[in-house]
Amino acid sequence: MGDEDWEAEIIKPHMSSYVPVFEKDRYSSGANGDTYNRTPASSSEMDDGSSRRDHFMRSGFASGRSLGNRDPGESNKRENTSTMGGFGVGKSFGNRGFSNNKFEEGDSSGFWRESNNDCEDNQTRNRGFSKRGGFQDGNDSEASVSSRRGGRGSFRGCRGRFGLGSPMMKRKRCTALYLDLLSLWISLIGGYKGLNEEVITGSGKNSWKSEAEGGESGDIQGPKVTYIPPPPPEDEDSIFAHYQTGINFDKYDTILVEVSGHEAPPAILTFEEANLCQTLNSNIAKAGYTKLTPVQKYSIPIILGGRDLMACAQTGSGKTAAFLLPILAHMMRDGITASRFKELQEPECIIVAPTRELINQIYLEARKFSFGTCVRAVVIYGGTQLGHSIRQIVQGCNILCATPGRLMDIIGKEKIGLRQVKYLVLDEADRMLDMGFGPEMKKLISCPGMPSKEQRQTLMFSATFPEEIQRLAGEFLKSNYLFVAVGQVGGACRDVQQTILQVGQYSKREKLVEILRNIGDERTMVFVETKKKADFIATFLCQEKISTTSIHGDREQREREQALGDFRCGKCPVLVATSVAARGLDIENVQHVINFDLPSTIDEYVHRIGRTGRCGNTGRAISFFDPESDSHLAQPLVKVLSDAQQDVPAWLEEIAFSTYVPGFSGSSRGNVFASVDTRKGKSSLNTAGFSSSQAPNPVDDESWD
Ligand SMILES: Nc1ncnc2c1ncn2[C@@H]1O[C@H](COP(=O)(O)OP(=O)(O)OP(=O)(O)O)[C@@H](O)[C@H]1O
Repeated sequence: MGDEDWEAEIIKPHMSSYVPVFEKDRYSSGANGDTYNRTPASSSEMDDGSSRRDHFMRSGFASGRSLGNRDPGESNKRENTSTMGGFGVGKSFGNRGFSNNKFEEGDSSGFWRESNNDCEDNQTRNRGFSKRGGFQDGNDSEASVSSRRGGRGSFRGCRGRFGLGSPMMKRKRCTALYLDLLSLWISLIGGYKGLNEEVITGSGKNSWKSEAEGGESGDIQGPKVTYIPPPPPEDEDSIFAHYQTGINFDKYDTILVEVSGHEAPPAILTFEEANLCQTLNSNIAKAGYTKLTPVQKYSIPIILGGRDLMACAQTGSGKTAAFLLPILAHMMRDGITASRFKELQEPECIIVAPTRELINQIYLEARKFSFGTCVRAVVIYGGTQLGHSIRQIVQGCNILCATPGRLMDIIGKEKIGLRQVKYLVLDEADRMLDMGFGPEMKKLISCPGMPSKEQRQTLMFSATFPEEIQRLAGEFLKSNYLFVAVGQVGGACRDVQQTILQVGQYSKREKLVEILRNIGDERTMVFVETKKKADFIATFLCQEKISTTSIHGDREQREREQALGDFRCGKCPVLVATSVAARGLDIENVQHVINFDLPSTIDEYVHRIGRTGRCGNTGRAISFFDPESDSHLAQPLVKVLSDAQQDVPAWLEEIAFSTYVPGFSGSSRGNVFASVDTRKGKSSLNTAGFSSSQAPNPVDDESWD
């Protein structure tokens, strides 16, 4: 593809962005909605514009069909309309739960435990389906997932509505029928995918990708993505901006560390021992790092020693620098190809992560630590204009940070050659290897030119590593890889005070508002299960005059970044999110995480609550436990809570006991975290500050040998 072709991709490069702030006042005018609705179908349906419900319907239905036609003037208008932000890609959201300008009381239409969860996780979805009593098995459900954007209504049954005779289900039946018809209609009019996002058809091909990244695969025909993200900051202050380590930072030293595998190099205790070059040391200092975290103490010498590594350490404990610093040190030592324009770039390092926002964050870290060197980091991710990604790459690329779909696209377009790859990093590695991303990762390592695992260094990092995923990882790693476990693998960060409240489905909103009112302006992430519910709850909170924004996979990338920006800067202190924001995001001052809905897996829970209590700071996590839908989590929750020395409510123990599954500990189900390196090789067990102590095994119930 030539340069001109990339330019041709830019249909409306500067379509005005808008601020996705949810404010009650902005919802009240029906007239505003008119700016949104251009298709005859939707306008005939929603001409009235007087009720909020209709208004939302308008924004919902119009978005998938007509926004692509609007001119910049319209989008400007949209900036000032009530439908901004939260609803642009809310699609069918407006048709649920609102009636006569109010949420329907007791109406669960927005609050069903739908299985179209946004966690970019097929695996999770499968579990979701099976646990929720749908009448299809996981595979069938998968089929419904793959076609849901184009044909949602037809698959409603897989959520179990018609197969269950519970009183709750009966109560919902009328509304369900209405919604099913509505969904069928949406499916007939061609799905409800928004502007600049891929329209997935029923083939199911690459459906996981569409979830994860907006489906950037070149083999899918759909509207072109035109979004060009803003350039990263250039001034030194912004590049090195950081938040303070918290009061518990020094306590990291007391966490037990296990290293397994043969001939592990000793840990280092200080940055000086790492013997990094002066520029790197200066960047480390500017970043405010004075002391290594445990995962850094162990991982840095292992990576510097050229070994493959699987490292598991609690959320917020500095895993990003643990791989970036030694890679950069090697690059500086070995010399790299200085950046220059070339149609085919051959990066020395490829870093992949599951979400766009996370990979962008890693890129900014790479840029920070490589400041003042000739190492050029580039980031590419879905939801942005492909031509923009290519233009970034051809200018020079030593470290390529990418989401999997976009990476494979770019490789397919022969803009990236893999022959020079020395380092392959999988951040959130358990996620990168699961059913969702695993196939793409396998494709990556089998791409022509990709050095074999013997010839490259492969590094995997996460806070959770289920056993079955560890086993899969063997395909990517040299057999003598080292496994570092800081604390308990899959354990929650102890700096997060965890509270589990028993809250039924219909009391959740009230409870949420009560908690948020008490919290005041402190930054809070509220996790919900589905994309639609994210919009619902965000709207509801705005109605309650709580400044809220939302992030989920149905929002355009521009909106996602805007939402994150508004949350980061405190403009919207509440961010309602699906699991798309569960992993990796490092946002200053997030004091609270609320699980409005618990996730399907305990690992996801650990990641979600890890958005607070980072880097030695303390945080709070409150989770609503609905016994009707969450009892499968009782047992792993009790374990996570007790391992993190948190209070375990008696009622939760009771539920856990009544749902007791023998052999729970270390089970191969992804619901349960692994405790050790699955190779069960010889381990040396150390406290973080010492390299050879014979400290007691932190996971006594799991044998090593
Ligand atoms: N040695 C250090 N000294 C001070 N701050 C640090 C140090 N290492 C990392 N940090 C900071 O701690 C925060 C968390 O780091 P990071 O995002 O790498 O955590 P993580 O372990 O990858 O978390 P997650 O599991 O959620 O992805 C970042 O703001 C980072 O800059």
